[in-house]
Amino acid sequence: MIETKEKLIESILNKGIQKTTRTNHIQLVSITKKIDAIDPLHFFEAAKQLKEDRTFWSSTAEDFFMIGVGTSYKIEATDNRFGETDEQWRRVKQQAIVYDPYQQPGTGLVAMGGMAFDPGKDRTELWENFSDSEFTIPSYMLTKHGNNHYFTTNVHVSKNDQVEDLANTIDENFTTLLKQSVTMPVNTVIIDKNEIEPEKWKQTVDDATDKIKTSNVEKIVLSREVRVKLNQKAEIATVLHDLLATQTNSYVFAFEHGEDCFVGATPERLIRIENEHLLSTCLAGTAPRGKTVEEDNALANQLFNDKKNRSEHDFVVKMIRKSISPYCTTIEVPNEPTIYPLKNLQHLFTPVTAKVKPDVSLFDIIKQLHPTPALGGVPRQESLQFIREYELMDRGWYGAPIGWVDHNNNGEFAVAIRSGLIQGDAASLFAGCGVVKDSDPEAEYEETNIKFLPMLTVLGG
Ligand SMILES: C=C(O[C@H]1C=CC=C(C(=O)O)[C@@H]1O)C(=O)O
Repeated sequence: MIETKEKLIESILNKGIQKTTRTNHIQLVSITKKIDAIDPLHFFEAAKQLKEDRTFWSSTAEDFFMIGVGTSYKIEATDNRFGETDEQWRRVKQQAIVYDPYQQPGTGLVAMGGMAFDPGKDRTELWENFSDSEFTIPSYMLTKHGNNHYFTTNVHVSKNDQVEDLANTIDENFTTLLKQSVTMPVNTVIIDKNEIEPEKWKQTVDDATDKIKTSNVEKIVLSREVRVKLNQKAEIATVLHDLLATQTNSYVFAFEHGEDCFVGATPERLIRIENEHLLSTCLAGTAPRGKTVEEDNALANQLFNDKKNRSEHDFVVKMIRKSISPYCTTIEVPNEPTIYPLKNLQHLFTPVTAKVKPDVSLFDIIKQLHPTPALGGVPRQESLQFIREYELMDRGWYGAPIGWVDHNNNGEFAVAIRSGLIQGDAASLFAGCGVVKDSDPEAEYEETNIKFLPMLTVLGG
């Protein structure tokens, strides 16, 4: 007998209901099916109709997209957030009924989320909708791997549920989400831009260089905020569209939490694990792009040979190698960095590859990696303490790990930079830079100005 897709979904839901009757616990059921091609941004925009939080993740270089809608389960953690998140995730995986015949990275049961840069820093009102660590198993999810598209439904069933009712709701929402006729909303214009205490920030850079000259601290990353007012409420789908169009070689992301949305296009990969192969990348050391090919090459050359940038970069390489070594068997790191070009900037770049030991979780490694010296400093604790005391803002989720993990232990996390928190018709944008002993506050200030550009441009600056 050939089982139709509908009958298959109903029989899996039925299995869930039977299990919940036996165990007396609500049961999470995850069902993945392959679907026709759909534009991920249209899916994201259509999801507005369900009036639930949306999550967007894209690795532009790989034509990989993941869009989550709603929440079927939330993993929140405060103390020991990496360990606690890992433990809860293991439990969810163990108990869930997962039907995923495709077993591709990012299909089936997936948790998407992020965390605050430093839970030790006093929280301000700006980030009140974002907790210290929050991972969501969405109710509906689109995964796109090149030309292959998958739709996952995660549903909680209890013993009194009727299979037909559940299947009908899933079917109705599927139709809503896959409606292709959605029109993209219009762009915003920035009508006011307020840099938060730039002179005081430059003074902080001076304080950091003093600290570096008079202590064992070698590097401190300092960031600052720009607050913008828009002519109308920002439409996240449009912001994402423009980031995707302009920021190649980046992860384009959005995490909606109620009325707020944390959005950005970061080039900084923290870690990827795919079938036990690990890839981490060191990205630190920055120069602008040139206006001509000659100027661009000259700037790249200068960056490659610049002692200050090379030492900023080497701190990150050394620390990543050290952090992953207890969890990996074969670690490979090239001797020299290469240049990683972005639209407005170029960075020094070193990939680190390794094989992960069995049963190591992504969260174990992220705990060791975060914050890398690209966002914290060297040594870690001392630089974090300086940031806590001197930095003029609450970083919230800026500079912290964001990403996803699936039921097969695949996953990918980036460092949330080149980003902003959009709040209706206003937004706070964030950018930072590595301060070492001979840093010049004016030059660092200019560097952060360039790092604000991707977000300023898409918001209509
Ligand atoms: C802290 C940021 O960038 C980091 C990542 C790459 C290069 C950096 C640098 O050269 O200073 C920073 O360490 C930011 O963009 O907000």
